[in-house]
Amino acid sequence: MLNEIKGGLIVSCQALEDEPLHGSMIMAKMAKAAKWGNAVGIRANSVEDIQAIKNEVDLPVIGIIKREYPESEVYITPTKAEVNELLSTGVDMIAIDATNRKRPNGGRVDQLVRHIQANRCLVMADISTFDEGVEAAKLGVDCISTTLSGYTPYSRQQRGPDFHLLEQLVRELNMPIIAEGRIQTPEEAKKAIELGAHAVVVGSAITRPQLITHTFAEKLKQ
Ligand SMILES: CC(=O)N[C@H](C=O)[C@@H](O)[C@H](O)[C@H](O)COP(=O)(O)O
Repeated sequence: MLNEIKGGLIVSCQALEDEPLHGSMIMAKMAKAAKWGNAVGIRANSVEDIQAIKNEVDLPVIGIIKREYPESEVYITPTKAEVNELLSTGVDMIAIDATNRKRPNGGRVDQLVRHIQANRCLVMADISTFDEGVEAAKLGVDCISTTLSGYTPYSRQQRGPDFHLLEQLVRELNMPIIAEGRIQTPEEAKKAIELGAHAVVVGSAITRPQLITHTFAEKLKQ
């Protein structure tokens, strides 16, 4: 799969319960649209959405389950329970939060990585800082994604993509680094590839029309 996605665009098709496009059928159509547009992969949340997407398109899928636990801020595939649900769908890769924050039920990132790989599935480590990337690399994950930069209180906070983190990871780690998070334009996606990203994940700018509409409407008010 990593060869298949090299240099390409992965579209994140996600709409949570509080979003207007929530629903597996709609996410499957989003994935179909992404395929028609030449995306090389899909990132998706929940067993229902992943199953619907896999029935609609034959692209590789990176699966996550967003679930909140009371005692932890980790919400992207936080525990073995979510990993097992994802494994049942036959996804090609599972993305997990690999930040060094406290995890629910005293779980550890290394245990999740081993469990996923033992089930012959690839692991994407969603990290927020360079140090977290180095830690994830040591655990033998299959790729690292800049997904959580700006979403942990201690990581770089900025409006656009974290190209600085991307460059640092590409320079220091000899493994596939995925650019993800706040990529808004084709030019930014291209820049990420030029900086050495293995592939680029774009979500909101393609699949969250309420946010796209907002950008247009706000511009007209200026
Ligand atoms: C921080 C977090 O929870 N990110 C989530 C991870 O799966 C998604 O909500 C994002 O849409 C995805 O990472 C793509 O990013 P963007 O939508 O900015 O292109």
